[in-house]
Amino acid sequence: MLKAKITRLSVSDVRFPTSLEQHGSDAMHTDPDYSVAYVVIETDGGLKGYGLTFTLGKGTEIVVCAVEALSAFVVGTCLEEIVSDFRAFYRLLTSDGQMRWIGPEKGVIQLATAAVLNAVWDLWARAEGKPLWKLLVDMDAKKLISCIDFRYITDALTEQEALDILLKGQEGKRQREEQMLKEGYPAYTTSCAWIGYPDQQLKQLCTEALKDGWTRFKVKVGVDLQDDIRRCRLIRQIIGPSNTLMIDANQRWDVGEAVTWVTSLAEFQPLWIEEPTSPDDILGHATISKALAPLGIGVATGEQCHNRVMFKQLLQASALQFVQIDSCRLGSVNENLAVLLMACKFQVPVCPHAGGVGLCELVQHLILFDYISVSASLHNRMCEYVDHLHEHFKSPVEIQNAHYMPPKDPGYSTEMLEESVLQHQYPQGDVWQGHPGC
Ligand SMILES: C[C@H](O)[C@@H](O)[C@@H](O)[C@H](O)C(=O)O
Ligand SMILES: [Mg+2]
Repeated sequence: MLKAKITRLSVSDVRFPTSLEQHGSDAMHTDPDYSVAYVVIETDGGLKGYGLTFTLGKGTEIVVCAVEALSAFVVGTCLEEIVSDFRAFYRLLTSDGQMRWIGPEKGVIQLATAAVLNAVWDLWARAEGKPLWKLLVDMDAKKLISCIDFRYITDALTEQEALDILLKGQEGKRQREEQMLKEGYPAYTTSCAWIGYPDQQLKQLCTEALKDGWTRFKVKVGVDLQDDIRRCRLIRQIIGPSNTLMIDANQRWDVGEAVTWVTSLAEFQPLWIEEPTSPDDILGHATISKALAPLGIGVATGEQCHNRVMFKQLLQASALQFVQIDSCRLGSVNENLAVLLMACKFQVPVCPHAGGVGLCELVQHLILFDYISVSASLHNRMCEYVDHLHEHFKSPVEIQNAHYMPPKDPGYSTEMLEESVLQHQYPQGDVWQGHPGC
C-alpha cells in the first residue's frame, strides 16, 4: 500500500449556506458560510486519501487555486517516499522558492498546505489500516519527530527535548488509551450562543444542551457590551454557578478595550476570553493575560495562529493560558505535532479549536494523541464541539455524554459523502441554484 503512486489530486470548492440562519456568526464574521477546499488524492493501487481545510464562503476559491498550485509536488510521488522523510516533504511544500513569497507558512498558502497534507495523512492512516490518532499513538517516537520541521523553534524546543517528552509519554500510555476508548475526551459546546442567535434561541439551546449532559459552554461576545452582559447573565442563570463558561470575541478589540470589556464581564466568571485582539499581536495578548490574571480569567487563542513560530512566541511571552490548535490553520499534523510538544514543555493546556466543516472530525485525532502520548493530563483541557454539518461525513464524530469517542475507521475522518460534495459544490451544486449572490 505504501508503495502506491499518487496519480491525481483534485480539489473542490464546497460551501454550506450557514449564514442564512446565523450559525457560526461572531463579532467579526457576521455572515459565515461554512466551507471547505476539499482534496482527494488518488493512487494507482486504488486507495484514496481525503483532505480539507476550513474556510468561509468567498475565500474558498482562492484556497482552491493555492491547492492546485501545490498539487504538482504530490502527483507522481509515492506515499512511502513522502513518509520516509516527511519533514523534507513538509519543507518542499512550504519552502518553494517562488510560492513561499505569498506566505511563508501563513495565510492562504498555509491553509492549502494543510488541505493537501491532511489528505496525505489520511492516506497514510488508511494504508496502515488505523484511525489517525492510533497511527500517531503507535508510531515510534523518532519517526514522529522526523515529521516535524524544527526550523525556527529550536530556541524553544529542541529535537532532543521533543523526543524526551515522547519517551516520558510512554509511561501509562496503554491505560490512557483504554480510558479514552471507554470514556472519550471531554468536550465543550459552542452551538448554543452564536452572536446572531436571539435570546429565546439561546435559552432553548442551552437548556437542551444541559439535558444532554453538557457542562461547558462558550458564548460569542464583542459587538455591544450591554448585549454581552445580558447574554452572559442569561446563560449563567441557566447553567448555574458550577458549570463552565467561556467567552469569545473573535479579535474584535484593541488591547486596552479588551481589558476593560472583559473586566465588565468578570462577574460571570468566564474561564477564558478567546481571541480578544488581533491574532498576530503577541505582546498585546501578553498584556491582556497579565491584566486579567487577577480576575481568574485566562486568554485563549490559536484558531487563526498560522504557524508554530507564532505559537512559540505566544508561549515564550506567557501571552496565552490555553493553546487552541487548529487542524487546518496550521500546516497539517506535522505542524500540530510541533505545537503540542511545545505546549507540553511550557505546561500550557491545549484546548483545540473545532466546529466549522470537519474541524471536529479532524482535531479529535490530534487531541487524543496529545492526551495518550504527550500531555497525559486532562486538567483544564477540553476540545471544542459544534453541532453542525457532521452528517456530510463518512465517519462523523461520535459524542457521548459530552465526550468525543475515539474514531475507529481507518484514516483522518476527512472523507465527505459524495452526494454532499456534489450538492454543495459552488456554484454548480443544487444547494446554490437560485441562491442570492450565486
Ligand atoms: C466563524 C466561526 O464560526 C468562528 O466564529 C468560530 O470558529 C469560533 O471562533 C469558535 O471558536 O468556534
Ligand atoms: Mg473562536
